[in-house]
Amino acid sequence: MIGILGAGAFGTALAVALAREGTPVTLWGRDPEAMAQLATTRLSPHLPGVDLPCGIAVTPDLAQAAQHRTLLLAVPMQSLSDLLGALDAPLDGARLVACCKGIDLATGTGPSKVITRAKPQALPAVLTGPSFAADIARGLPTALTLACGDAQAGHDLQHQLSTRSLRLYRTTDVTGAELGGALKNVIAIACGACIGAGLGDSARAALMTRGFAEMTRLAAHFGARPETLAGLSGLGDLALTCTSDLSRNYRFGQALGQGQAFDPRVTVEGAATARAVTRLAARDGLSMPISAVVAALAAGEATVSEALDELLSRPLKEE
Ligand SMILES: NC(=O)C1=CN([C@@H]2O[C@H](COP(=O)(O)OP(=O)(O)OC[C@H]3O[C@@H](n4cnc5c(N)ncnc54)[C@H](O)[C@@H]3O)[C@@H](O)[C@H]2O)C=CC1
Ligand SMILES: O=C(CO)COP(=O)(O)O
Repeated sequence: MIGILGAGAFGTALAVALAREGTPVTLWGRDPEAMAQLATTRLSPHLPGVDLPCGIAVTPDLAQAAQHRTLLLAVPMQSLSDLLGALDAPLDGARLVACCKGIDLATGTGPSKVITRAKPQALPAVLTGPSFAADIARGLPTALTLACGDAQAGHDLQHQLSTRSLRLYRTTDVTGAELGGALKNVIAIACGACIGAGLGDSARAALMTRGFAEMTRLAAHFGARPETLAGLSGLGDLALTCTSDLSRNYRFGQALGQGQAFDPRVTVEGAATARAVTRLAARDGLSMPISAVVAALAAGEATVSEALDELLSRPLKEE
């Protein structure tokens, strides 16, 4: 059995995919009223038109959901630390699979380090890669990366969490997998702003390519393997998120480019991650120009035209 903590779009979609193939799941959400409604209607507002299979037990009781040995943590990155803090049990030996994409602003680290700090006796892993919750819930084919520093546990998790349509590839490069997932959101905001402002597909291709160079540079600095960045969790997710209107990061960027407001309740991981990246880059002397302008744009400290000037006025250099 598997516990999924976080009943938003992604947590619910993963629950649907697993339960549909016969894996029993306990799905926890923090809002008791919303959980009661979900238990009754078997319909989630996050996944219109998708029925919850009967193999999903819905609960607002965190301790009950956290009894399982494998827990998927499907809350936004900046909430991960709070969620772990709310878990009373030490979770010795439990496999804690972070499903969030980002860098924790408070510590400047990715989800695996946040997990280790909060629950040192648990085993952290990361599930990341190109996949929209709506696609997973509909049973459309998707391929993701399962990263775990312990090769045997990673192998076990890969088999436990794969389904016929959800194909997991495994790696032991946790740093590379989580940085790929975190950084592509920042570049997706830049691409959304580019398209929203009418700067064209050529400019977007340039942003994706130079953005990928930034992603690889930062990841290599932290010891990631380049091939991880070139895989599903990096290049794969970059391609999806920078080109699809289904991406919230991309749509947030589009709104910035069009000078329109964006619903602050929508989860947009790339905004906080851009700030975290900019701090890390300043601390360690790394050049991350696209991330820097995205941080300024998202914070309302620069306009798209200023961001564009900033990028285009940089000295010419070798590729
Ligand atoms: N939606 C998608 O297509 C995908 C999302 N992800 C990642 O999954 C993570 C979660 O995203 P979504 O589920 O889409 O977001 P969402 O906004 O749909 O849901 C987030 C859920 O987390 C809950 N939450 C927030 N703070 C919490 C806290 N402190 N304690 C407990 N629960 C809390 C909210 O109540 C909400 O139910 C993000 O990092 C995102 O990048 C990854 C792949 C696909
Ligand atoms: O991570 C995702 C796709 O892989 C979801 O992207 P958004 O968070 O931008 O919607």
